[in-house]
Amino acid sequence: MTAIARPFRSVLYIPGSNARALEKAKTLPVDAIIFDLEDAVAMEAKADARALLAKVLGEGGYGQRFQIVRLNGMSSEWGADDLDAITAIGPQAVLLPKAESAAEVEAVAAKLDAIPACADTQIWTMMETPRGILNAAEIAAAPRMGGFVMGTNDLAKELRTRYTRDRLPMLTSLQLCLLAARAANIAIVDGVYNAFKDEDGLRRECEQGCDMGFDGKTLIHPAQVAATNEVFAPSEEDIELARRQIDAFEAAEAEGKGVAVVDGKIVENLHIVTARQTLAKAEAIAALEG
Ligand SMILES: CC(C)(COP(=O)(O)OP(=O)(O)OC[C@H]1O[C@@H](n2cnc3c(N)ncnc32)[C@H](O)[C@@H]1OP(=O)(O)O)[C@@H](O)C(=O)NCCC(=O)NCCSC(=O)C[C@H](O)C(=O)O
Ligand SMILES: [Mg+2]
Repeated sequence: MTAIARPFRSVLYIPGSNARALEKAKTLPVDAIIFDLEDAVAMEAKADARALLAKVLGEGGYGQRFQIVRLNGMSSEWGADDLDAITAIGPQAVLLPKAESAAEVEAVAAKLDAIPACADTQIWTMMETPRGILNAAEIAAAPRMGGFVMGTNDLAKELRTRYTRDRLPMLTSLQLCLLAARAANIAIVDGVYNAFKDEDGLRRECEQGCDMGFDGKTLIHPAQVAATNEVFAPSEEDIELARRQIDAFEAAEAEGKGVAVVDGKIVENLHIVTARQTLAKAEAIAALEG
């Protein structure tokens, strides 16, 4: 599966220092996991977390869940050691925090190029600083890029925005990153919803992210998984409509027409592309869950 065809509805952060959570994640129905060595790990625990994570990932057991390791920044005192330890196990993806330029991605890509175990390793970047957001297009187009993760907590801090229900202060940044991700055909997942016991609030933010075009959402707690998987999956109605659009369009084409009408709305070739994407996504989710 390419990054774009693979579902990324639910992407769960797990602190790399939390052995119990690392074990629990093997049983959770998430599409992807971010194993975190950065902000969820205290400074004094960085070295132990790195060693624990390298061991746990080397042992496996995460099935089809896509595995992403968030490293400390390459300019921090831990970044280079993180990269060495994690690339030794040939990870599916490494996630660079607070990315601000294509050059940062290129530097890590050059290191991965020299490691045979990392031939297929993707690079993902946290989009969470003003400079990073303004350079989103060049970052998305850099080598090995597989996806963007919105870091809405850091971004709120940097922009000095308030947290509002409609996320209006955040929308320009979210949409700039969406534009860049879609232009480069990489995945993009929304930021976390901090109030992890507030399911209504989470659902509202998932609906907003899904409407905007995000592939999924990053999560901090297992209680957030079910609602997120549900909102970011095509519904039964979406699937049924997609099938009817395809049938109607094929029938119209057979009569030499380029337009069909379904439920009082026109259906043209471009809508069929979306309808086929909906069916492909539903199939990919079924394959993942099967
Ligand atoms: C928020 C938490 C600290 C809460 O932890 P806890 O009090 O242990 O929760 P529970 O007792 O309700 O947990 C129930 C069971 O679930 C397991 N658990 C909890 N969280 C996770 C998880 N993330 N992954 C897997 N499993 C998890 C517990 O171990 C319990 O298991 P069991 O005992 O077997 O039943 C905690 O949820 C947590 O640490 N969450 C992750 C926080 C994190 O990763 N933060 C960093 C990422 S957010 C960020 O940095 C975003 C970005 O950079 C930005 O700028 O926005
Ligand atoms: Mg952050």
